[in-house]
Amino acid sequence: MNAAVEARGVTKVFGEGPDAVIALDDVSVEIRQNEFFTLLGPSGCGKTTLLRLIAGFEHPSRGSILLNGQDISGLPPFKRPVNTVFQNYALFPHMTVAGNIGFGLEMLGKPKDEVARTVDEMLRLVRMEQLKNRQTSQISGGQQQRVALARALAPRPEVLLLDEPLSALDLKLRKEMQIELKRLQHETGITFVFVTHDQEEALTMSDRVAVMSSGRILQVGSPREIYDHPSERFVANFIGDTNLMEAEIISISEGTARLRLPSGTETDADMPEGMGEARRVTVVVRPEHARLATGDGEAALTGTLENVVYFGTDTHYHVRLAEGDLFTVRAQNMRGRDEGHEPGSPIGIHLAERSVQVLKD
Ligand SMILES: Nc1ncnc2c1ncn2[C@@H]1O[C@H](COP(=O)(O)OP(=O)(O)OP(=O)(O)O)[C@@H](O)[C@H]1O
Repeated sequence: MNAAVEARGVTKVFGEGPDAVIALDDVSVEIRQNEFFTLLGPSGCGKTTLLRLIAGFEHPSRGSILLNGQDISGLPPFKRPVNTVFQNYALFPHMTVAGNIGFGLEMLGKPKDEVARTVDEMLRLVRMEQLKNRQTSQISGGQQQRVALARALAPRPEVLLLDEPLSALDLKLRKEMQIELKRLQHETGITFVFVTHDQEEALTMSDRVAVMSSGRILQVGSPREIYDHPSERFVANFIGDTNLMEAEIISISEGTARLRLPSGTETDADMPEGMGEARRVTVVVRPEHARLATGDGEAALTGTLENVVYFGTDTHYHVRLAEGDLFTVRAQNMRGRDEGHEPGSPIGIHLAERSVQVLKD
């Protein structure tokens, strides 16, 4: 099956000469049919530019954009089976909810009864039947968001582009809308391409995530792959908390590296492809993949407990390793269990099997 959307070697340069900005730098990615795909990265990394290229509001300086295997680089936005939900919703304030949802369909010259039917269907889909005749200036931010979604879905695009659509909502509403968006994507079967700089949003909603930095895609994978197996330092740091250490490779066999950690402990880790003959590497360990050691024999790392931070659901232990680095261990809090570790005391850290991840850079 063809990819729903494909970028092939796409570069986008804004401006010329010394003022030129390389917004996208040789980006290639395939977004599958019926997928909730997220472009995640910090401000200015090129997420919106990639979205605008798919929509047709911008054109690539090099490379091409394909939809269902067809090169659409020459098609204007309104000829593409793609619709966009913008951050600011861009609703018509003096029109009713129904009027807003049906507007695009009327512009396309659809018959009145078809428009009315689709509007009702969309109102049901976003659960806004009760507010059909209300002006959009008289509904809440969350409700406006639903109307914007209904309007974008009404022409049944093959691909829906969403540019930080939840950023204007407060935290509680944002969480509700995250679940709602996932449901809408599932029920409509439309491919969603979602842009955010919020890593939690990306992890909770997406089938797959592309992590972007400085106009490049660094890694594409399921939320679990990206979180558990970050391939580069930037990805490891951008998503979740992480512990970084230098390690030495003793041997490599069938994709598994035998590593020596700074403490002298040896452990196995998956070796990323294309690493060549590296001998010294940087490794990461997620704080929840480690725990405080209960006996001498199981400590992979040793150090001194610097401080203990209680977060309600879990507790973070900051340990100064014998080699000088700070290492964080996260433990889930259990009812009735108080670890009772005092800052200043010597402590060992146990690492779960395969919890050490080798980075490419
Ligand atoms: N029309 C333009 N003219 C010149 N530079 C632009 C233009 N549009 C974007 N850029 C630049 O291209 C780079 C990527 O911008 P883009 O808006 O794609 O980033 P982003 O990841 O979406 O950021 P944000 O999360 O802040 O929206 C930035 O350096 C930006 O300043």
